Amino acid sequence: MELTVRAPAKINLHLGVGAPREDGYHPLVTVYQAVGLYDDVTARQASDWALGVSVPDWMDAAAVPTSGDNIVDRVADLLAAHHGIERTGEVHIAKAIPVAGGMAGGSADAAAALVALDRLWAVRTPDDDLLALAAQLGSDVPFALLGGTALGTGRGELVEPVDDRGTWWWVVVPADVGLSTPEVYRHFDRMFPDAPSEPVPADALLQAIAEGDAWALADALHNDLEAAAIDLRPELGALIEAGEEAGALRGLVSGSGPTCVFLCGSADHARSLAGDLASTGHPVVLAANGPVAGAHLVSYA
Ligand SMILES: C[C@](O)(CO)[C@H](O)COP(=O)(O)OP(=O)(O)OC[C@H]1O[C@@H](n2ccc(N)nc2=O)[C@H](O)[C@@H]1O
Ligand SMILES: Nc1ncnc2c1ncn2[C@@H]1O[C@H](COP(=O)(O)OP(=O)(O)OP(=O)(O)O)[C@@H](O)[C@H]1O
Repeated sequence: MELTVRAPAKINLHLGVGAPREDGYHPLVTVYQAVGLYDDVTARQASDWALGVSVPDWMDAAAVPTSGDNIVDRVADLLAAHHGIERTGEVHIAKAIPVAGGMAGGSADAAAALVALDRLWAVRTPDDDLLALAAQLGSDVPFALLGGTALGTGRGELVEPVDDRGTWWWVVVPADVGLSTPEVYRHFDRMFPDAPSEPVPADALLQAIAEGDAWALADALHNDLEAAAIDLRPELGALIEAGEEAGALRGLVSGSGPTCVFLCGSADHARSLAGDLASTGHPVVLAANGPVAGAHLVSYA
C-alpha cells in the first residue's frame, strides 16, 4: 500500500500576540488562512522506519532535518505510542513550502503525516484525538489539519472555522534564509515589554472576510510579529514597500517571517505582480490562492 497526503501552507491574516503566559507561550488571537502551496507526504508499508525528503531547486535541502529529528519522526513516535504499536513505514516528504518561513511548513508535514500514518497503520484515530495529538506537536498543527480560514486562540492550537466569502490571491516571496520562530517571539518580548495580556481582537478582519471585500481585507490585515521580524531583517520592510509600490493591495510579513505575502485583487493581478517582483531581483516569487483544504488524501494505491 502507498498513499500520499497533501497539506497546505498558512498565512496569518490577523496575528494578535499578548504578553507571555506562565508556560512561556504567548496567548494569540489569530485568523489563519490555508493557501495553495503544499507539501506532500507519501507513506508506504515497510518492516522498518525510514524517512526521506526532497526539495525544489530553489530550496536549501540542508535546512530540513533528515536524521531522526524531523517533525515527521515525532509524529510517528507519538501516533504509534498513542495506539501502543511500533512505528513502521517508508515515508517521503516532498517540500514546496518555504522552510522556517513563517508559513507553517513543518506543521503541514506533521498534519499530513498524522493523516497518512493513521491510514497506513489502519488505526482509525478519532478526529478529536488527531486534533489533540496535533496540538502536542505544535501550535500551528491543528490548523494544518483543519484548513480553510479559521480563528485560532489559546497558543494558536484551538481552532474553529470562520465565515470567509472571498477567494483571495496572494503573491508569496520567500527569503533565502529562514527565521527561527522562538527567536522572533523573544525579540517581540524585548521590543514590547508592556504588551497587554489580551491579544488585539480580530473583529475588523473577520468582518472583511465575511463580506468578501478585498480592500477592507487589505486595511484589516494585522501582524503583531511584523515589527520584530523587520527589526531582525530590515530588508523585509523594503520588500513590503516595493510590493505595495508595484500595486499590491497590501504587503505583510507572514507569521514570524521572513516570507512576505502580498494581497492582490485577482489571479491576473497576482500573476502580473509576481512577474514584476521577479524582475526586480527576487529569485523566487510564488502565487497562491486561499482558502484551500487542510491535510487531505490525494492518492491511494
Ligand atoms: C508564529 C506562528 O506561526 C503563528 O501562527 C505560531 O505562533 C508558531 O507556531 P509553531 O511554530 O507551531 O510553534 P510551536 O512549535 O508550538 O512553538 C515553538 C516556539 O514558538 C514560541 N511560541 C509559539 C506559539 C505561541 N503561541 N507562543 C510562543 O511563544 C515558543 O517559544 C515555542 O517554544
Ligand atoms: N518536515 C520539516 N520541514 C521543515 N522544517 C522542519 C521539518 N521538521 C523539522 N523541521 C525544523 O523545524 C524548523 C521550523 O520549520 P518550519 O518550516 O515549520 O518553520 P515555520 O514555517 O517558520 O514555522 P511556523 O510558521 O509554524 O512558525 C526548521 O528550521 C527545521 O529545523
